[in-house]
Amino acid sequence: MHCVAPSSSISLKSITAPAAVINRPSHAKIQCVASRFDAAAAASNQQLSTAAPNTSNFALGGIKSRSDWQSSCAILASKVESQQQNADKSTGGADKITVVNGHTSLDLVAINNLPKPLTIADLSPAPLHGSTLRVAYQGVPGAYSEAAAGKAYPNCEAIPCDQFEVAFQAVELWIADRAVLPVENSLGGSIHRNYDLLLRHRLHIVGEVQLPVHHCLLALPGVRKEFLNRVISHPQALSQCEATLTKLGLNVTREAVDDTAGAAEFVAANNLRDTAAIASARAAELYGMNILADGIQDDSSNVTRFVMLAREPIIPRVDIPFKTSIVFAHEQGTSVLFKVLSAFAFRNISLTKIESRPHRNRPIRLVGDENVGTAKHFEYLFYVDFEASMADVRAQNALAEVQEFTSFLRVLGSYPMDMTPWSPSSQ
Ligand SMILES: O=C(O)C(=O)C[C@]1(C(=O)O)C=C[C@@H](O)C=C1
Repeated sequence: MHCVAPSSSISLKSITAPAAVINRPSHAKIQCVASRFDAAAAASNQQLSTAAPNTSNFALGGIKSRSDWQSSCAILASKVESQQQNADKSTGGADKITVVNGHTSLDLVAINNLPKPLTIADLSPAPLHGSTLRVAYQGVPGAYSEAAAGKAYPNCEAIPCDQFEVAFQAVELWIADRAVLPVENSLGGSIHRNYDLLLRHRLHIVGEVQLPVHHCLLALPGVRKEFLNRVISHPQALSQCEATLTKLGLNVTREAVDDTAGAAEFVAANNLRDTAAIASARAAELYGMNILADGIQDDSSNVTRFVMLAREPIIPRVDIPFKTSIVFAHEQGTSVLFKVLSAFAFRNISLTKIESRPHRNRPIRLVGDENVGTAKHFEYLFYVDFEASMADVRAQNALAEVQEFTSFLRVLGSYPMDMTPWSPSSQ
């Protein structure tokens, strides 16, 4: 996996692109994004984009990718123009061919120089042929999300983003081909922010990876536990180590920051000798920190589940274990939830996850006089993962039934299950 240096991490401010590139209906957050590439975006984009095509590839036979194709067209066009100017000079333009409808054609191009027609492969969304898959993740190098990106796509170019939302946008704006984002942890539970973002954005879940998460307590070289009065990390990491921090007898305040590796980077950059970070051993190595305590997660089998997101869904299969993620909302009444769940139960489809989130658009509704006693109630969205592929007729029938009971239903993705066995890791 190739890593992009922390300084090039993408931020919301720097993600700006022509509005026309946004391939989905606009929503509030995206609308505030400026409709041009600003200097920062141009700089990071330059760093993130694949290397400029070698000019030798511009020979028409050497076209390997869409970008080569576009460059070839540009070069061909300028060649035609200059040849035409030369020809015009020598012949006064008399050798032009007039076609039947009266329009004048270009000069004839030698037959072996004709551009090849675009094929379906040239239009395939991602990865571009011959180029590395670009995978957006939240955090800086050394974050667990970077490790998850490497597990999901071993030879990818991992692109750090400063917020989850930026990782979504990076894919939507074609700066990245995929995003890899955490959705739940065995100790800390669901990462709700990403559930909300899955709904707000139009990306598809195309895979999942489970990553054993092994936390270390990091401090600057020479710093001992007794010197510490603060521990900083990602809120999930702090909660995953809560009991162990207490057991270590540290008299510290705990502060949340954007990501684990970012915490290590912050301590190192500011030479903080009273502050430790909870992060990975890789972060210790990257930012020149010492490991004061190793494996400080409260449970040795601490694991985080990440999903891979893409602009296009994958074609579901039935020959390997698949999972499908859906989100639905229903009008009032608890019996609907029971009916939905039974649609799966009757077909022997196992659910692996159910999560409810308050419905953001209509969060609270006052109940009328006839229902005296209940002041307010919330409306909910339900996220369900089940063990079946959308190519499986049982899943199709179950969803057809669910659709009847619900006012809103969306399939977030149907994707291969991560079946890799894992054990308490030393990562
Ligand atoms: O901060 C990181 O290193 C992350 O990759 C984020 C994150 C998370 O959001 O849950 C990922 C895995 C761990 O559970 C802790 C933190």
